[in-house]
Amino acid sequence: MASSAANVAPIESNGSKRRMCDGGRQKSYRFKKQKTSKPTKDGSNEEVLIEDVRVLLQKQSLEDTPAKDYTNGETEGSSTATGALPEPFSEIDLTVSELSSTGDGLAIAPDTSRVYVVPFTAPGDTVTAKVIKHFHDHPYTLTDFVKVQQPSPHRDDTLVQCPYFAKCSGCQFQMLPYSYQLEHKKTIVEKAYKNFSNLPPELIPPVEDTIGSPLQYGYRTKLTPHFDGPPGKRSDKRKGIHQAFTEVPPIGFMQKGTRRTIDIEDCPIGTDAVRMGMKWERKRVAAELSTYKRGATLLLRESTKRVPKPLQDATTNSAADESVAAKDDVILEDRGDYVDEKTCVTNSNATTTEYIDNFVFENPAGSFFQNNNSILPTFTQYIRERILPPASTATTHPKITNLIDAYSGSGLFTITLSSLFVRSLGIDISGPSIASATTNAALNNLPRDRTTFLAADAANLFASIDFPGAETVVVIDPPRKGCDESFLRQLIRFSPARVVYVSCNVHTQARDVGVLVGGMEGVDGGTGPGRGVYEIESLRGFDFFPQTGHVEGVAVLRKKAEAGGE
Ligand SMILES: C[S@@+](CC[C@H](N)C(=O)[O-])C[C@H]1O[C@@H](n2cnc3c(N)ncnc32)[C@H](O)[C@@H]1O
Repeated sequence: MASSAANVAPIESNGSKRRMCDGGRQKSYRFKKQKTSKPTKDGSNEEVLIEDVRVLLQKQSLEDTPAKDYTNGETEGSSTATGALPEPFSEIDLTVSELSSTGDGLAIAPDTSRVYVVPFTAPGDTVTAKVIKHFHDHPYTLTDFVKVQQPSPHRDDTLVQCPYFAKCSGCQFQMLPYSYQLEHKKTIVEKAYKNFSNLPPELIPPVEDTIGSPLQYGYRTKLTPHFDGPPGKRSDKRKGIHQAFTEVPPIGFMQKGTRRTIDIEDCPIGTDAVRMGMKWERKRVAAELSTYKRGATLLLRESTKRVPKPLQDATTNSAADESVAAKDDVILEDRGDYVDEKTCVTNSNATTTEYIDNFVFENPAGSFFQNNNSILPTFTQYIRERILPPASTATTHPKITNLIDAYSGSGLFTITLSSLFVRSLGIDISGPSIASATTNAALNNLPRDRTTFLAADAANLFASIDFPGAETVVVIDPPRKGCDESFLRQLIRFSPARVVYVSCNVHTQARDVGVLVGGMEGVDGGTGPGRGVYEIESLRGFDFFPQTGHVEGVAVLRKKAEAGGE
């Protein structure tokens, strides 16, 4: 629940040197013209931020003077940029008007058309921020958060659980009630489809409410703290000459807005096992410091051993409790009929084990696996419920019996969906992940003759398919950059009955879904609203990353009836 302005103490970001100036408008600062940056169409943070800045200024111009146009980058903000702007490292007071899709507050400085990006703030906050960098090509300025002057009704600083919050770059939202975080993440999905899909609004269905994570802290099964190398000249380091460490360096995560690592002894979004591992690894690095010449990244990955309880009465002094009696390197979780023993693995080649309901997954510790285990039962159940057509349409069309799991990793979808399909084919570019997928298929008793995995680029998938698209559903779960054109082109030609697109970057997901729904030049009659053969059945976010600005998107697409679909 948000607290009232009265009972929230202003918080100040650590280490900021305060130097007030009057709204940043009294000094004129001229800066060198920056190189024109290349147009980016990659769903990067920068691109997403630029889009949010453009839309915010456009909204403001409609409210103020409808004649202004901020859509082409050459804005009043840009011309103002060459005039009176606050000097870098000066401080400026701002009122935040909205949260960007990158998790930062956006504020328009009074009487200007320039947007200030202020991390760790909420809409309605009046804050002091330190100017870091003005951009010339786009009318926005990056700042550091310094202090809350007047808190937003949405802010509740009593919720903050980490002493490094507002300094560490890991979390953005600890001061926001969880329901507010979920609402905001729904708007991220909405804005992504509005601004990145290139589709008209009538082809985008209402985005459903974001599904929350059962654990909002203590959920991350993998963390990778790091430390920098000893000081020394860059030229020496390039020649391989490294000084020895004279003291234990900060071990932790990046300070927001810098390339500096800050010392963090504990991270409350990690699971108990990962937090335990973080303590030991810090001690180990300190003890073995003389063996390090450079900085390093430490791997902390949870692994689970599931131990059945004996059949005897668990309330008596049972042998089960002794068999898993607490050791100082194991976290025990009682799961009714069995106990989960959680340990922290630090060797990237070691095997880790994870359970989702009763499915078991093994993985090399250094390879990809979704790192919020608490939400995976709900998430995989949701995909199971949506992957096939609703019962009312299923009887009138060819039965879907085949699953293609593109970007399969170690087989999360193939394995959790296997009971719905006769044949499944998973493909991933990572050899170790495909080796794990094959092992996992066996561990979960998937019939060998019905499950195939390929270690290859996803775009090579279509050459090896010998079943019809009309009887197939394709799950796509690519990395943040999304799918490449060759993959999408072949997917449209293969023409599966349904596509379920899962992504940790809803902007590249919206871009790719826009191609499947809007059509692709030379494949299905060219582009144009609704020229593609797919339509969006549903869109929804899942909060895999509480306290942060990230959201996982699930888009379900079906082939249009006139293209032979449901
Ligand atoms: C977000 S992960 C998804 C993995 C899996 N679906 C899961 O949920 O565990 C993306 C996967 O794409 C794989 N990948 C990246 N580029 C690829 C490509 N060009 N072709 C096939 N797989 C690729 C990575 O190895 C990684 O396993």
